[in-house]
Amino acid sequence: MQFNINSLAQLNTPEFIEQVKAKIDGKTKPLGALGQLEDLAFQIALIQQQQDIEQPLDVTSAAVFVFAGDHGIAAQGISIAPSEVTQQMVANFLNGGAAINCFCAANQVQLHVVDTGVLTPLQHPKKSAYLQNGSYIESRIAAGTNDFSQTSAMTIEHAQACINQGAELIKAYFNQYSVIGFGEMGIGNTSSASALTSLLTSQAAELTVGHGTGISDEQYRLKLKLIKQSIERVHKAYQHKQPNPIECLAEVGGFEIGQIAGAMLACAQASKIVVVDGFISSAAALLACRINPNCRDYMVFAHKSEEYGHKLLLAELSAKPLLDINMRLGEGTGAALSVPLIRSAAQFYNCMASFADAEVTKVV
Ligand SMILES: Cc1cc2ncn([C@H]3O[C@H](COP(=O)(O)O)[C@@H](O)[C@H]3O)c2cc1C
Ligand SMILES: O=C(O)c1cccnc1
Repeated sequence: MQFNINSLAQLNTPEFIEQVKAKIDGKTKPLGALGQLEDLAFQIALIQQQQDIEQPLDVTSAAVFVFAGDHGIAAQGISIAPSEVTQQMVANFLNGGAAINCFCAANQVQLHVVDTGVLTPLQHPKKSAYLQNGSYIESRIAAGTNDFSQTSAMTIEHAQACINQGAELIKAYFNQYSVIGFGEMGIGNTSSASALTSLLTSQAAELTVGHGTGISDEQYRLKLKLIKQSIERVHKAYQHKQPNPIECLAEVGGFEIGQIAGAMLACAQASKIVVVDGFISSAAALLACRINPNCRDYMVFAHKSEEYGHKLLLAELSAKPLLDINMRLGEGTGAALSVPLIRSAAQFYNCMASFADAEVTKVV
């Protein structure tokens, strides 16, 4: 699938960009006093207004999509939990009992759960009702990936299918939401996200691997060893040439990571605000940016995860997240928490008086 995404500089003229800056600077406050909220309002205006300064920013309707998938590498004991927990947590999301449910409810954010390849398909008494109302979406590629420390996580065809299916499924929601956040659930997926980050950036595993859900130091050493082993395997297979992004996804990725990347690309193409959650979502965001760099302009980074490799990922994406509150959960929790900040940025941009309107003496 090809994505036709304009950068924000392509979408807006330099004159319009100056107009947006002047509008923000003209509000009744000292210059720059709203900090990152000003950058956020600026970005949203360029995404949404597209040359029409009178058009109000619209960020009322927001959703988080949690993409779930299992990982063969989990069998190596590199997480605190076994793979079954992925499916159990999917049921927890549907029953309303997880952290992401609480944060969505607290912040008027809709939640959708996507099965991209959980080991065993969900058994739930209300499954067909959830499928019908769209709170649960089946977009399965296979029953979990292969253990990528031993062999490719998936075929190239499956990697391509991840991008296509993610892009396809999210389109059905474009008329409902202007803000779309991305979260994930998949035991073992910090391993996949770390290996993918190493492959995409050519950085050593020591810089991308962390303690995930909170593994012991012994488990960490095993995780690092397996990820290093997988990177060597890929380098050998590609004869030390850089694999392309789809090949990286096929070698060490996950079905949920690939579908998130595809959905992010489709969202950018449709001028949606893409909210990136923590470490794993950011690895998917980097993959999306390697496929089409212009999608970076549509991304808002919700929070800085405690997961060690997130620092490198954020630097690679030149991203400064909105929140830094020591979280390391995933599920889209950071994305849901950032929605009130996004709404506040749009509100000040739309409604705050200018010095001229309020007859306040302009400060310089
Ligand atoms: C009960 C539970 C709920 C979670 N919710 C998110 N994750 C997070 O932890 C997993 C990644 O960490 P690792 O690579 O160490 O397995 C992902 O499922 C992620 O969403 C959870 C993990 C657990 C155990
Ligand atoms: O930041 C994340 O996305 C994260 C960190 C640890 C475990 N699961 C998710």
